[in-house]
Amino acid sequence: MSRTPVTITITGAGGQIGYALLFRIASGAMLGPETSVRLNLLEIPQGVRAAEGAALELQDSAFPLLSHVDVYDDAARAFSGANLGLLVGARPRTAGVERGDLLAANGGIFGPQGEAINAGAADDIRVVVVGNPANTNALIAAAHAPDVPAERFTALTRLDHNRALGQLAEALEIPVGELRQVTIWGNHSATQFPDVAHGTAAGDPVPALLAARFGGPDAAQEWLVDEFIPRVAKRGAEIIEVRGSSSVASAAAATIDHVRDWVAGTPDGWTSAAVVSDGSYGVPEGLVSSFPVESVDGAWRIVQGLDVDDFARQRIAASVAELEDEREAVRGLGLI
Ligand SMILES: NC(=O)c1ccc[n+]([C@@H]2O[C@H](COP(=O)([O-])OP(=O)(O)OC[C@H]3O[C@@H](n4cnc5c(N)ncnc54)[C@H](O)[C@@H]3O)[C@@H](O)[C@H]2O)c1
Ligand SMILES: O=C(O)C[C@H](O)C(=O)O
Repeated sequence: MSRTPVTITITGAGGQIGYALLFRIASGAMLGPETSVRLNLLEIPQGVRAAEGAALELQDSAFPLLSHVDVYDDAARAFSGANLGLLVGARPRTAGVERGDLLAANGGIFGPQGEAINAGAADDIRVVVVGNPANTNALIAAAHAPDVPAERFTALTRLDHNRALGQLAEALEIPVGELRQVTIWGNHSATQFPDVAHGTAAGDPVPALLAARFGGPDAAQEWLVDEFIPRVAKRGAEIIEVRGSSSVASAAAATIDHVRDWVAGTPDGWTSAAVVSDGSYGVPEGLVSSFPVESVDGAWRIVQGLDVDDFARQRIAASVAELEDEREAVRGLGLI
């Protein structure tokens, strides 16, 4: 076991996703059974008691990998020495609200947290933003951390990726673990583009399997456009409607998947993550947009050289246009 614990700062740790995350992290599900962890829980004053309660329960769980738990209501102290930042703390949306509506309400959280990361986090800090609107919140945080390489700031689209896998596995009546090379492009919002064009299932091309399942390529495309893409893209709203509040356990599981693969690598091929664009696939440089990514030596790399047909190009462009609008909006609000 590594003797020096990895310091992980979790914001919004007293909230729903925080509660679902903490115990899995402390059990070793995120960084593996050899890595001990130190947890810094950041909350606003009203959330501190809930975070303290979670800390008591962590102690009561006697996780051998858990070295320390501290609760803070001050970002500078919470991010001091952090190797990983899981930026969850933000107001979730409720029924009828789009994620973009949260820009003004939540955007103000991420500038000060970016500054705290810039000032005091460890040199190897890696950040994943979960709080919505996640992509643009990551952009804000990165903009306030000029000394941290931009590629260390990411936003979560792994939940969308996992949702796409779940829907495909059901449609094809195959185990979800057989699926590879599915991509979420763009924003973690209803404009995202879940793309199966390069997907495989146990090595067979997904488009051919869908054509066989639905009675031809045209019928398969109809299913993709009318059922699959909107179901995945609007799954967050579906969960809110059915559960009465936004997704929690699946969001925590996706966060664990994102960080685990970022740190340990992606031996099974690519996954999806929102990373700072380097201009690949025509996505303007600097936007935090979801791409097909592999993790190599602890860094996300955008998978290059994929054929993107006209349909995909249009869908990606629509989601990227929304990200540009969000960037303009936060500029207008003085957040970047
Ligand atoms: N990216 C995704 O895939 C995804 C999935 C699900 C939920 N979310 C988002 O995650 C966020 C959290 O969801 P939740 O269900 O845990 O909400 P929640 O309301 O249960 O918890 C949020 C917590 O954040 C805390 N908080 C607010 N401002 C803070 C700040 N400045 N610093 C530290 N903590 C702060 C609150 O006190 C609260 O305890 C929401 O924005 C939600 O929309 C994202
Ligand atoms: O949809 C939401 O508001 C919550 C979250 O982003 C989700 O995708 O479940």
